[in-house]
Amino acid sequence: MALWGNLFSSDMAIDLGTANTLVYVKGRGVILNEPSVVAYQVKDGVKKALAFGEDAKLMLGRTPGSIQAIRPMRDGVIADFDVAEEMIKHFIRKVHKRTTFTKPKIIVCVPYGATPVEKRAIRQSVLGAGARKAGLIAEPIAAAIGAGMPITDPTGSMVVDIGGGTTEVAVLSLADIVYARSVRVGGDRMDEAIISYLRRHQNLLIGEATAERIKTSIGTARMPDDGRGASMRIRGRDLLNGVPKETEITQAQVAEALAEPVQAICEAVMGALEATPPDLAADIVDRGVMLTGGGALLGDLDLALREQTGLAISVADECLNCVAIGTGKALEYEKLLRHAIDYDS
Ligand SMILES: Nc1ncnc2c1ncn2[C@@H]1O[C@H](COP(=O)(O)OP(=O)(O)OP(=O)(O)O)[C@@H](O)[C@H]1O
Repeated sequence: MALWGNLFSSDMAIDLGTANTLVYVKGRGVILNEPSVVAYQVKDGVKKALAFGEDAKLMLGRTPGSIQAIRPMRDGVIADFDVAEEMIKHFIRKVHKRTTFTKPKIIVCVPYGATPVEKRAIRQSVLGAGARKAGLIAEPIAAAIGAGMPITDPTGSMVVDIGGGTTEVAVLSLADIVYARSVRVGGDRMDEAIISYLRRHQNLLIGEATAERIKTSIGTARMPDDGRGASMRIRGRDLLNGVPKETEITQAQVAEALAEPVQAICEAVMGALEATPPDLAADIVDRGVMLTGGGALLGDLDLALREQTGLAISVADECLNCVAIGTGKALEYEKLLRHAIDYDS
């Protein structure tokens, strides 16, 4: 029976992220990780998808008039329903053809702050993409499971998941959310802050891809001790004369550019601590706070948060995969976590 179950089950967990989509297949782990980007052509008012994921991301900001490369997810939820459904279908097909023929059961994580309408849109997209059953799980629960936190214990744990579109701060106990808050600040806002800093201070216009490269290469949440830090060469367009220009940006400048989004993340954590019942707050003082999501990789963000909160801050192993792994574990241990998975709303 178990053998048949494994052969014919390709049940999946999907982390449908603003920046990246990850697919976990039951019994096999994460087997797809691609940017949440679709490139399509519009001809006579009809959209035709040309590329998905990695191939489409290469086209972002570089397409001719007839082709558009877009990110169907914004702020953690579906912004373009048709394109998102097409993208989910493509990724499911890519994974499914390597596994089995039956229609899969799929669990998808959703931001804690998602509205009923947004949740329905995600569920409909997954069913439209060929799932036989679609379940939803709150992103903070998935992140905490993926980070290996003991969320079923009767003690408080705090997880801060910093994604592309949102930062979700949650206090969990007995496998459920005691308090959670989702703020629309994440990696995208950091990229925008770098773009606007360079426009204001150096009259230089750069694209999103360059801003992300600056952030992931030398991005930092704290002013470097020497007041300058490392630097990198960047290229963009000079806004004064319109020609391409190459210049240098230092870590100190990036820290200045990122001060606002970093502060917003710190405030979300402080707000959650203030709203946490005292006994659970005491547990968090003992255990510290776990950071997950790609934004947790920002240089010295853990130190900046430690300075502001006075708490021990850890960055999860595999923080970019935590939510997908956690959603996958919820699928594997569905009986244990049944109440955390929503098949109906
Ligand atoms: N080394 C790094 N430093 C800073 N940011 C990083 C680093 N590596 C990745 N990121 C950022 O992490 C973000 C993606 O993280 P993640 O994949 O967890 O988000 P997501 O799940 O797609 O988004 P969301 O949870 O908002 O839907 C991107 O904005 C990316 O630029």
